[in-house]
Amino acid sequence: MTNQAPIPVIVNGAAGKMGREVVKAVAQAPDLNLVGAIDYSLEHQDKDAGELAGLSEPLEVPITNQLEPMLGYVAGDRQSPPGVIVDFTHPDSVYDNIRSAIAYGIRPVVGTTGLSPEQIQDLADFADKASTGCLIIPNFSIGMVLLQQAAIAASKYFDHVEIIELHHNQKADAPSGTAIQTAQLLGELGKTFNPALVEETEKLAGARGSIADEGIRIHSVRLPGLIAHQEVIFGAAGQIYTLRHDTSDRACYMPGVLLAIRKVLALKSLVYGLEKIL
Ligand SMILES: NC(=O)C1=CN([C@@H]2O[C@H](COP(=O)(O)OP(=O)(O)OC[C@H]3O[C@@H](n4cnc5c(N)ncnc54)[C@H](OP(=O)(O)O)[C@@H]3O)[C@@H](O)[C@H]2O)C=CC1
Ligand SMILES: O=C(O)C1=N[C@H](C(=O)O)C[C@H](O)C1
Repeated sequence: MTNQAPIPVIVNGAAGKMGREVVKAVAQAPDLNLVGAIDYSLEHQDKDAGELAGLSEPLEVPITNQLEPMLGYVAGDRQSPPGVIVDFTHPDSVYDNIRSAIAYGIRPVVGTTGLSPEQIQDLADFADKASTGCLIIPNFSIGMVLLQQAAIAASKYFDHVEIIELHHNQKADAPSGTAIQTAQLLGELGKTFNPALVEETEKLAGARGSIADEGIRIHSVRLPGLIAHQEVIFGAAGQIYTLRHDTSDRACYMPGVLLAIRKVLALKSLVYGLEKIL
């Protein structure tokens, strides 16, 4: 055991599906201290973040929509290690949230998806200039990292691959950040996938999914009853090789989130992807 003061953690999106899980996980980690819970949801303002997350005791941390004052408060505490903000909000707000946090010297751990490659590059430049660590992790589950590594291994032997991602129907962005990252990882191998064998006509627009830069098609399914699922399907003459990951509880993301909170303090720049910090 060390005598180090606990890491101050702000959760942004604390009233959301992921935010509530993060509040619980942080509250139960002895080396972390939940100091702020931000959420724009009008319904939950001033509620105790712990009670909202289902903890039996209140944490005395109220939900507030005051992001900048909270960042300023945590940045001003010189007795504690630098603060970390965990963001599970919305694709429309995450870029501004990250910039504000870095400007205050608070390290972002970002799960929110939907950032464009240009926005990620811009944030990387900003974090570099500020010498501030920032982690953007499209998927915090270890199972997805393993699926992606297996897909990279398989792609050496298969020239044809498509991705199907399936999520709950409250999801704002499509395709999922994970599917985009998976296509990017396969694309980094410099191989051309899916050489066209016939000229295709889509009788219904979108029937063949969207094509990521790497020539890999991504198909998005949205249904109640789903949480988060992904298949990477490789095809070759006479065989199909399917990799599939299923999420049955958002608790699966928490070991990755806690690891990222602990690792981001040692970084001086932006890092993208859980596999880089395992
Ligand atoms: N990286 C990963 O492993 C994972 C990533 N995700 C991603 O995390 C994000 C959140 O997912 P999820 O928890 O399911 O979504 P939810 O909609 O359940 O939660 C988001 C919460 O953030 C609030 N919110 C919206 N905008 C802001 C803002 N500008 N500032 C503060 N709070 C805001 C929402 O309020 P209101 O409801 O009023 O809009 C809501 O309470 C998504 O992008 C999702 O794709 C999800 C799971 C795993
Ligand atoms: O919205 C979700 O639920 C999820 N979003 C992330 C994504 O877009 O990849 C991660 C996971 O798939 C769950």
